[in-house]
Amino acid sequence: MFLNNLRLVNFRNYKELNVAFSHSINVLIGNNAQGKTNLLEAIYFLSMGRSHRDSNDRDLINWSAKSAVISGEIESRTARYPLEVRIEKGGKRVLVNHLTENRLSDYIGNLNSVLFAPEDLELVKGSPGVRRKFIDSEFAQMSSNYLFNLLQYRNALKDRNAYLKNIKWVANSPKFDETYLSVLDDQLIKFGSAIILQRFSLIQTLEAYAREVHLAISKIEELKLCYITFPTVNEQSSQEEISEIFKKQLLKNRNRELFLKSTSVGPHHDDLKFLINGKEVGSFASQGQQRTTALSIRLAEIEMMKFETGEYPILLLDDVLSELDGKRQTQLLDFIQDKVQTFLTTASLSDIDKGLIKDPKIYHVKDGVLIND
Ligand SMILES: Nc1ncnc2c1ncn2[C@@H]1O[C@H](COP(=O)(O)OP(=O)(O)OP(=O)(O)O)[C@@H](O)[C@H]1O
Repeated sequence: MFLNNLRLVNFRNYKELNVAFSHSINVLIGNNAQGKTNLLEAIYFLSMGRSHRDSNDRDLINWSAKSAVISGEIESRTARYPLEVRIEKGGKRVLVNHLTENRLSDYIGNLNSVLFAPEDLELVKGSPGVRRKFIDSEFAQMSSNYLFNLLQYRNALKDRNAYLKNIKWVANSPKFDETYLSVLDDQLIKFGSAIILQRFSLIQTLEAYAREVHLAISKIEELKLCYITFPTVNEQSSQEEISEIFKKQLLKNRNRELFLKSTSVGPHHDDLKFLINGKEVGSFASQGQQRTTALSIRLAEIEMMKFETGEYPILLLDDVLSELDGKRQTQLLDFIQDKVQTFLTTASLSDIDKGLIKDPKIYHVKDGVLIND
């Protein structure tokens, strides 16, 4: 899948931009605060209908304007067509082939993309919540059944926690309806065990790809992903076995949950650990190794998407090279070259050995203007 060109009107610090892209590697060079990340953000927005930053849509409109437009031509194996997003202060519209899509979910998928940004280090160093969010958003994109189970589980958890919160204590003992609580438990167990089973399988696939990529970039490191579940089960467990263990642990924790008024067991407490040569990455790895790990996970995603959809997504790499040594930079560029259309930002050209990139398109970014090298 390729993005042939991009047009921006009043997007962030771009008043008006028209640019054609290479199908291989597009390098965006510029000093700080010139608009490199803004450009990747615009491409990501065209792909996903939202920003990858924690931004409100109206923040994306140029400060002196009332609306913004992002448009571009997509080229897939079978078709070429325009995509467009119009952002106004009151909302946004997404268009495929000049026709408005009423639902964002119908729009997404026209331009698949994977973005790696400096914040991705949080995947390795951050709290378990960051990793659960990553797992859920990636797997929900790949499996509608995963998304269904996830939404049902969230509802079941919300209902159960609301009930636990409302239980009254009289003379030091909780007054509650055993039958009703066990109905709530059954819902939680049904969807929770389905999620755990799916996570085992999808994490195994992600690990296989990530391990291959990580070895290709580092040449010597073996990356492993370790899925940690609550309830404690292993990858050989069937859904029935997971359900049984889940139920037992809920019953064991019941008094504690009644006292704390919240659900203490379930995949909303799961975590994912990354190991390099057997050592935990978050605690023992260097900055460069941590960055390579996070990058390997993102690059594994592009392989998974290729497997799912038959085409590579486009790849957006925001300031990825500065933390990697020359060798890792070379292996990374070798890995993506001739495979996936890439948009790469960097503060200086000396970060990159230009000779490593076959036929690159280089743009200098200065105050919202792009100049072709
Ligand atoms: N809505 C907006 N309208 C106009 N300018 C904006 C808007 N939002 C952000 N900017 C400006 O865009 C500029 C460029 O931001 P961007 O994040 O793209 O920088 P960058 O080139 O990636 O820099 P760095 O190398 O520091 O990450 C910033 O100076 C910011 O103030």
